[in-house]
Amino acid sequence: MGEAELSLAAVRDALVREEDSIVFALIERARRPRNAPAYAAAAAAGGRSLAEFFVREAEVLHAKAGQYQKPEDVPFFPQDLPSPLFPTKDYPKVLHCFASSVSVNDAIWKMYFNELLPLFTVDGDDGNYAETVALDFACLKALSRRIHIGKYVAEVKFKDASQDYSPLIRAKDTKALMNLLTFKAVEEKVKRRVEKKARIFGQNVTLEDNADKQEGNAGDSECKVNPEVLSKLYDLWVMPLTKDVEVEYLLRRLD
Ligand SMILES: C=C(O[C@@H]1C=C(C(=O)O)C=C[C@H]1O)C(=O)O
Repeated sequence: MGEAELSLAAVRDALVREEDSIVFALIERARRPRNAPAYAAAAAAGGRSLAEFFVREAEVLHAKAGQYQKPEDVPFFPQDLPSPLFPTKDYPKVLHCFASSVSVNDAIWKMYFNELLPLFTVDGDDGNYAETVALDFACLKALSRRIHIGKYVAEVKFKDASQDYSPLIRAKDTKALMNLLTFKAVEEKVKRRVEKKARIFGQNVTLEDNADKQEGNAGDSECKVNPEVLSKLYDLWVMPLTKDVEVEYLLRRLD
């Protein structure tokens, strides 16, 4: 995200676009059952699970190809990641320089595997573990990107009202900062929109004319991911974690 794009409206548009990636990533993962063995400690990976092994190795590849240069692209395993092998674009630095180190990926990891997966995958084991963990990686990346865009949200809010934010930052008043950056009406709209996207993107599209089943009117049980799961995901985890990123960024904004 460049300087010219840095307005609250533009950053919110970016968040809206990320919703599509999250809904589609979950729809793709939901094609496979839970596949629990992919998450169990495996001797072949030194006691790590296949899922962790896959994400670590994939991040090494992505880093070599030039990923993780932007503050919103945060790796889950940043320790010892290699440098890019190819020239990378110089992104305009619109955030404070510590922005790259703000990460809530540990919380995203725990939430995804412990809370979210059981909500949108069916119990079962079809043995397609390699495919399954690749789909998990896509979900994790989309969630992490969305949540870490909170850094830009915080920067814009700070610039728009630094006189209100600065005293709270100096007092390290986390609670008051959280209240100041929270817009309940926006959050309600976000929840309703992601639920609607899951309903629209997750229906089966056919060519048969059926007056009772206009597109967009699929029953929730026919959707590939239950739309209520999306609204719950945003309510309980995505928006609170985005706000944690905002607060963490703001607390160091005056350093
Ligand atoms: C991201 C923002 O900050 C907060 C977090 C929101 C979210 O994660 O979607 C929505 C509204 C705000 O409470 C915003 O204001 O747009």
